[in-house]
Amino acid sequence: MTGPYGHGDEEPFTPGAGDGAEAELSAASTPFDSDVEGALRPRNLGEFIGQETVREQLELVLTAATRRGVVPDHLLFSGPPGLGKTSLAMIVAAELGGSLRITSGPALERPGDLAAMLSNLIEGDVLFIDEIHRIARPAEEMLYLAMEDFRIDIMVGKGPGATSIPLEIAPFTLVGATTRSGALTGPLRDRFGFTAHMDFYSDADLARIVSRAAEILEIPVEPEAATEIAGRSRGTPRIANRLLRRVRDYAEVRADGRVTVPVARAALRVYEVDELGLDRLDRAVLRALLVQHEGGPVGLSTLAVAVGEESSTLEEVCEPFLVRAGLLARTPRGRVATAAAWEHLGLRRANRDPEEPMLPVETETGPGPRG
Ligand SMILES: Nc1ncnc2c1ncn2[C@@H]1O[C@H](COP(=O)(O)OP(=O)(O)OP(=O)(O)O)[C@@H](O)[C@H]1O
Repeated sequence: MTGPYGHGDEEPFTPGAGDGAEAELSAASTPFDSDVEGALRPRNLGEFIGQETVREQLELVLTAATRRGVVPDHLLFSGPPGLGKTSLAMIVAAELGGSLRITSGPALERPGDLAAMLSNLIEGDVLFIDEIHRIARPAEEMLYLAMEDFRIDIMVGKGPGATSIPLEIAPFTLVGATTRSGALTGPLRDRFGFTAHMDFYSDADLARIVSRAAEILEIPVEPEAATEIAGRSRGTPRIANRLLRRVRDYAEVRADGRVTVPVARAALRVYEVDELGLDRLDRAVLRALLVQHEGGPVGLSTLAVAVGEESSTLEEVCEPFLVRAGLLARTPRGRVATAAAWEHLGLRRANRDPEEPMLPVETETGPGPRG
């Protein structure tokens, strides 16, 4: 392991001062499993698989700014977790040859936290704010001026005697990431010069991501097995990489180390990932919806209580995939299961007798496939 990516010769990120709200990208402070996650991150746009439109647009933005010798516009990446927003931020810094400073919206509670970070930037640095929709209002207002004029106003003192001292900061590029772009305020959204919406990946792109990861981690994976893993990865590279690592465990412990289709299937059965990629929580959500609430409509918070999870987890992690897989629909009256959901869990609606409550019953084929 040689750097943040663990398998490269270069160290694209330079060290700098940090405080509690900031994470400098180094082996010591990287928030990821540095041995594996770091090793698998694409290091440049060429290595970034899929998301062709985003890649092309971003390449144009970066190349044009570099040619003009200016710092690129601020960039906003939105989309569900694990699709590569952090990886793209790292790539932006690497392509620009600047340092990457990482923080997150919830860490920027006080404007002072943000001021400390901004005043430490040097020209061409990239400031990455993950979950930027969760930034506190005072820090957000400080960000407006910083993004627009590369300036912040530091308040000195309190009450009527308080004065503000303007402080110039170095031109930088802000990269914001959000899973909920709709939660961003208008003024903040408007200050980004480029917004990319990251979409779920196709199975073909995920299979390429699995094969690339297998190569880096030196795992012998048959192409068909890569496709099998990809198909259960919910359109998400992070999940694809995670499933690959679990399948590798199984292949090494229960087989001869090679990942074939039967090995991948057997491994994923152990980890309760079914052939659509649903895990235990997804199925619990569907089951609660079907069995306890007769297929809905039911409110998200009621479902969350039924499965013992936070509403936000259901909304941000389970729901986007269940909707995309055609198993759940959002309606103004609440969440509703589709016919495919009944089928997938091997349940069917009991014929409605006006005297009887509507209950699902198990079909002859049992409780649905589990992969
Ligand atoms: N396009 C891609 N090509 C290859 N690997 C990718 C790609 N996108 C993501 N990955 C892999 O998926 C992992 C997760 O990506 P990343 O952390 O960038 O996602 P994210 O959208 O920032 O998620 P979160 O918002 O939850 O942090 C990375 O470690 C990387 O290995």
